[in-house]
Amino acid sequence: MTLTIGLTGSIATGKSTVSKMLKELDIPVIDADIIAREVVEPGEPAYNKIKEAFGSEVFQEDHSLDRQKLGALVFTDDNKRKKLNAIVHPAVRERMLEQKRSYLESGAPCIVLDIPLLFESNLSHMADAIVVVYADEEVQKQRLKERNGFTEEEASQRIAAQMPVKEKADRADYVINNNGSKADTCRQVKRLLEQLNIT
Ligand SMILES: CC(C)(COP(=O)(O)OP(=O)(O)OC[C@H]1O[C@@H](n2cnc3c(N)ncnc32)[C@H](O)[C@@H]1O)[C@@H](O)C(=O)NCCC(=O)NCCS
Ligand SMILES: Nc1ncnc2c1ncn2[C@@H]1O[C@H](COP(=O)(O)OP(=O)(O)OP(=O)(O)O)[C@@H](O)[C@H]1O
Repeated sequence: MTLTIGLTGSIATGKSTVSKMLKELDIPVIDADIIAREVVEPGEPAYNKIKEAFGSEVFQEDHSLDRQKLGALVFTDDNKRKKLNAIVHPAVRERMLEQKRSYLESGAPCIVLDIPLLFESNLSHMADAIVVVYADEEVQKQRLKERNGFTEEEASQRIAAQMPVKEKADRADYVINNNGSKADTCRQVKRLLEQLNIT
């Protein structure tokens, strides 16, 4: 039996940091953010749909998606974000399931699905156990500002586009508290794998 773990959290609470630790421990991770980048590459169906919906101004000269411009549009307008989600999410879900199937065939004892919007998109059913990477909102905002060079307002808008991380932690089967050092988080990850009998 393969255990499917849903890994989530809110923006910049540390999902990628935890998923990197899991990969280093040889746990297969399917990353929705990476797939969301793949499905909007030139030639993909979602690429053309974004052009139809948002116009050529959200593309760069080399024809790739201008993520900064599109981000500025969708994180300041709920309707535009919903429109983008409706284009990108089905393609992401389909590719995640394909990858999951191929890991299942290989007999992996555990698969991690790293999905930022797992609760918002009602995808809890995709996982046997849900792990939320938590950080206090002030820590989250500070890390987001530092990582992306966002202003206070930009950081607040991106955080507001998701369910508050506290609510996600309340719904989780397991919580990893990432307020402290990465070393402390790594210890929690290893402890969790022991608890789940995956080491
Ligand atoms: C708007 C886009 C172009 C901005 O790109 P950018 O490179 O700045 O951000 P990136 O993709 O690395 O996302 C960073 C984080 O933002 C958050 N986020 C991204 N999209 C969304 C969304 N639609 N709603 C809420 N939060 C989101 C997630 O926590 C994600 O981890 C991009 O995020 C996008 O295409 N979003 C729609 C697809 C999506 O929902 N992806 C998230 C998981 S499937
Ligand atoms: N324990 C920590 N101590 C210090 N910095 C950290 C810690 N955990 C993560 N960070 C930093 O905070 C930022 C956000 O972390 P990370 O990219 O892992 O978040 P995320 O949840 O994957 O974000 P996103 O939703 O945007 O994909 C990164 O710059 C990361 O290096």
